[in-house]
Amino acid sequence: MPVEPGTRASRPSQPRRLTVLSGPSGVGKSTVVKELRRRHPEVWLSVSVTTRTPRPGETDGVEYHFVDSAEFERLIASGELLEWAEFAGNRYGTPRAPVVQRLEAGQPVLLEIELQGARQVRGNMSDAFLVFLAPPSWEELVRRLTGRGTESPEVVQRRLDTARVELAAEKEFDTTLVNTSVHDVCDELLTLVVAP
Ligand SMILES: Nc1ncnc2c1ncn2[C@@H]1O[C@H](COP(=O)(O)OP(=O)(O)OP(=O)(O)O)[C@@H](O)[C@H]1O
Ligand SMILES: Nc1nc2c(ncn2[C@@H]2O[C@H](COP(=O)(O)O)[C@@H](O)[C@H]2O)c(=O)[nH]1
Repeated sequence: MPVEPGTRASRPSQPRRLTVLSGPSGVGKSTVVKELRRRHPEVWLSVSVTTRTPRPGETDGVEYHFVDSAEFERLIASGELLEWAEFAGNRYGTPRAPVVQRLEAGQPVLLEIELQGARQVRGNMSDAFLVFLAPPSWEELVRRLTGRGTESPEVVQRRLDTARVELAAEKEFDTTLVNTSVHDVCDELLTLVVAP
């Protein structure tokens, strides 16, 4: 089960600020990140590439760079992705160059990615700080994912099956934040993202 925020680790002092936010589908990662960036636009959020079809209201280049499978294969082959993973039938990856540029410029960088990608970042970027966003309860996670209304019942079930695996991996992360209140979690996340 989730632990209270801030109980496991505080952020070490470091000049490069790469923070990874991960957690099960529907826990509220995008909602929290959107609020954080509304309040602190200086935090740079990586825009991932994906083979997923855009949801209503999503714009290419804003939520994601939407690409076909051939282009995703090309990005993998050319080493242009910092990490990538297959999730619930689609592929997702982080373009490497913009992340490196922002880190070199000293800007706080945030990645919102799933577990397999977080593990790759852990392996490749020793300075990265990994934050697990946990739901207040399993029932609330189901309610949020279902209530969002963006996936078919089959895809919701697939994402919930994966969520059980992701929840079991919580201890791999540097700290856990429980998303009971978007406002409160946003404050907690900010202290980690911009920590001196
Ligand atoms: N603290 C919260 N309390 C209640 N509802 C929330 C909270 N945080 C997020 N939600 C709602 O939960 C739903 C899922 O949130 P969101 O899309 O941000 O999740 P996510 O973790 O980014 O999901 P995915 O990994 O599938 O992209 C949304 O409808 C959102 O409004
Ligand atoms: N490993 C990566 N995971 C990513 C990336 N971008 C997003 N994601 C995660 O995928 C799932 C599903 O996202 P959705 O938009 O289809 O709901 C979610 O956990 C995202 O955080 C990425 O570049 N790499």
